[in-house]
Parts: sequence; structure tokens; C-alpha cells
Amino acid sequence: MEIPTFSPREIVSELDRFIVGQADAKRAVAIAMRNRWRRSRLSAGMREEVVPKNILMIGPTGCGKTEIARRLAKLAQAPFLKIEATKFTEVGYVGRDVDSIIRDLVEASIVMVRELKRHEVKAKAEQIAEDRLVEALVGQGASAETKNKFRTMLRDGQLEDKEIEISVVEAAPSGGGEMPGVMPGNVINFGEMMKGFMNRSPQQRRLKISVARTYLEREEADKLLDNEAITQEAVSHAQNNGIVFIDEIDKVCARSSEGGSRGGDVSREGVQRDLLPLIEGTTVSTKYGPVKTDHILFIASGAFHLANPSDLLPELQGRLPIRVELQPLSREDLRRILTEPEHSLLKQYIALMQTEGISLTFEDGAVDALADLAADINERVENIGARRLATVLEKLLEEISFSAPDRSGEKISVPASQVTEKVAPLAKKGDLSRFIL
Ligand SMILES: Nc1ncnc2c1ncn2[C@@H]1O[C@H](COP(=O)(O)OP(=O)(O)OP(=O)(O)O)[C@@H](O)[C@H]1O
Repeated sequence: MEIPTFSPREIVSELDRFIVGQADAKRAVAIAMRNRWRRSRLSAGMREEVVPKNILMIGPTGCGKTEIARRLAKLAQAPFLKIEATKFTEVGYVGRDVDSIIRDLVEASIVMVRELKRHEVKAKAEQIAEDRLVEALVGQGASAETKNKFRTMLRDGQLEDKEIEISVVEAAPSGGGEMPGVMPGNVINFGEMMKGFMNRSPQQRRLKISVARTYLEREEADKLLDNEAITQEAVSHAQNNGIVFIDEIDKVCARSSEGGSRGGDVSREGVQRDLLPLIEGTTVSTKYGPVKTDHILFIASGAFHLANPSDLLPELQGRLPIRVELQPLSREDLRRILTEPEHSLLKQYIALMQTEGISLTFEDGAVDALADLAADINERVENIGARRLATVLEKLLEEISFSAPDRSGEKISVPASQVTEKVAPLAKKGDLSRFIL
């Protein structure tokens, strides 16, 4: 699979569009990404020798660690998986099977490759689906002239509500029935969807053209896709380009203050031992075949408040040679996060209100007051980084959000006083602020 190539400088500037500050971490991931491209250009023998230099990100919660990794993966069109190291202690020493990380990564890769391939065959599938619609309308034997007439009407959208009888692989959505793999909010799980389609035999259905078209296009696209080839490509994509983000790695460290690995720390060290082969390079068997982990990029991350990176198993430390520290977010960072990123929180709220016909604006003073308040609560209650902005903003805009449908056409400008008078007092209510803000 062709993956986009960017120079480290380009990667950093792309990340800058979405993430404020954290220059060191951006540089580190940019170099790691470029190294992959360099590796792909080496001779086969040399290529096998070059292992990715995995990264350890150290920084407080909510300061952008996951966001950097996720954006990087998106930019590089790399399969991405985030897991929490602590997940693997829940069932005790043996814990959850760490190999599931690789299996899940391959699943993510399949979804990704399938979506790309589906896009490639889209135009063709649409054309075949249209032919089938015309045939369902006028019958196979109709003259070319009749067919063309109906084709034109179809394209003009004149027949959308007309019912036709077609043979579809999936049951019709009678009374709000759901398609397999389509979850609430239209998130599509292609794996599930394929299972759904493959397990069913075609059925005659009476459907409106608008609905039938969706079914037929999907069915035809699936016919055009070569599942075997997709699987192979997805496995290779995961092996060579996959990124696994392991959060809370510090929580599986034996704390130095507790005098090394004794007692309850056995299971934590066990998790590190389990993770080690994956990061060192092993072969995991999946239902799609064996997957080599040697060239998967691992980014481990943690706050390391209580433990130190040197409390990790030495072998693991060796496999995470790139160390980057992320900075706690200052008041100024929070202010920039509100306004600067491409889809910043303020921009999101403005866009959401626009759908209700409301033109929402924030006075400069209001943005400053929001940043002040978030920084203040982070300092006094608990530092949850940029996540604090979401709760504070939600509280500030709750009223407008609720009454928006009645206020269509209005221009609403949020002044600083609303932050200081409405939301800030909540932060003063001691323990309550833990739950509200
Ligand atoms: N520097 C930043 N610039 C822009 N947005 C940020 C920044 N830091 C955090 N955010 C936003 O805050 C939220 C939480 O950030 P993120 O998931 O990266 O936290 P994290 O550092 O990985 O913390 P944890 O270890 O607790 O998962 C995300 O929505 C992210 O977009």
C-alpha cells in the first residue's frame, strides 16, 4: 500500500495545525515516521536489520500525548491502536492476552484498507447499481430508449420515492431495522458488515428507490472487492506501518519508592514481560495469518508521577530509546487550544450553533476568562490538562445549547462576565467542583 511521504518538517507543521506546543514530541514522532520511509528504501537484507526506534512519551494527563500519536497515524494513513497497559492486569498476573493488541491492530488495518478499496470501486459500483435499478423499473427486455428515459429520470431524482422489487443480500430495513455493522451514529464496522452480508442469501424486497440504491451500491462494491487481497494487504500494512500506543505504562512499573518489584508488583512486572516480545519483535498468529511485530512502531506513554522510566524493566527501557517529555499546559496554552487548532473547541461550538441558525461569538475577554478558569481549576482541584476546557465550556454554554432551537436567527456574543459570574463561582464550591467542572 502506498503511504504518503512527508519530511519531518512537514509532519511537524501538519501536527501544528491540530496540537498546540509540545514541539519535542512532535519532532520525535516525525523522525520515527521518516525513518520508516528511509527503511522502506533500503535493500531487503538491510531493511530487516533496521528496527523502529520506539518512543516513550512522558507527560501529565491531557497534554496531547494520545492526540499527537493519533494525528500522526492519520497523516501517515497508518493503522492505529490505543490500549492501556493497565488493561492487562485486570485479571491478575496472566491478564488479558497481549497478543490481542496485534489482532486488534490487524482488524483496524482491514477496516482501513477495505474503506480505501471501497472508495476505488465506488464509481463502478454506482454504475452497476444504476443499471440494476433501471432493470427493476422497466424489465430486462425493455428497449434502450425506454431504459435511457428512466435512467434520466433516476438521475434527476424524480423516482426516489417509487417502490421497486429487487433481490438484495441484506434484509430490508423494515420499521427502522439496522444494517449489520452500522452502529448508532453511522459508525460502520466493515468486519461486522461483511459477516452480515456473507451469512445471508439474497431475498426479494420491495423498497423505495432511494433505499434500494444504497443496498445495491454496497452489494456491488463488495462484489468488486477481493477479500483475500484486502486481507493480505491489511496484514502487510499493519506489519510495516502499524502504530500501537500503549498508555499508562507507568502504572505497570514497580515504584522505586516501594523498593522494587515485590508483592503486588509481580503482576505489573508480568505485564511488562508480556509486552516485551511484542516490542522486541515476534510473530503473533491471527485469524488472518501470522503477523510480525518487528516493524510496528510502539509509542508508550505515561505521567510517571510516582514511578520513573528507570523503573521499567531494563529490556523494555532499551526498546523505548526515544524519550520525550511533554510539558504541562499553561494558561496561555489553554487559551491557544481554545482558538487555534483547526477544529478547536470554540470552532466546534460555533459550528454546532450555526446548524440552529445562531451566530455565536466569544468576546476576547471571554476566551481569556475561560483559559484562566480552566487553569485555575486544574491547579486547585486536579490537573486534567486540556480536558478541563471541555467541561468548563459545556457548563458555560449549557443554557444556549438548550434553548438554541427557540433562538434561531439570533446573534449571541458571550462576554467575559458570563464566565466569571456563571461558571467561576461553581469552581469555588469545594468538592462540588470535582463533579461539575
Ligand atoms: N497540546 C494540545 N493541543 C491541542 N489539544 C490538546 C492538547 N493537549 C490535549 N489536547 C486535547 O485534550 C484532549 C486530551 O488529550 P490527549 O488524549 O492527547 O491526552 P493524553 O496526554 O494522551 O492523556 P492521557 O495519558 O490521560 O490519555 C484531546 O481532546 C486533545 O485534543
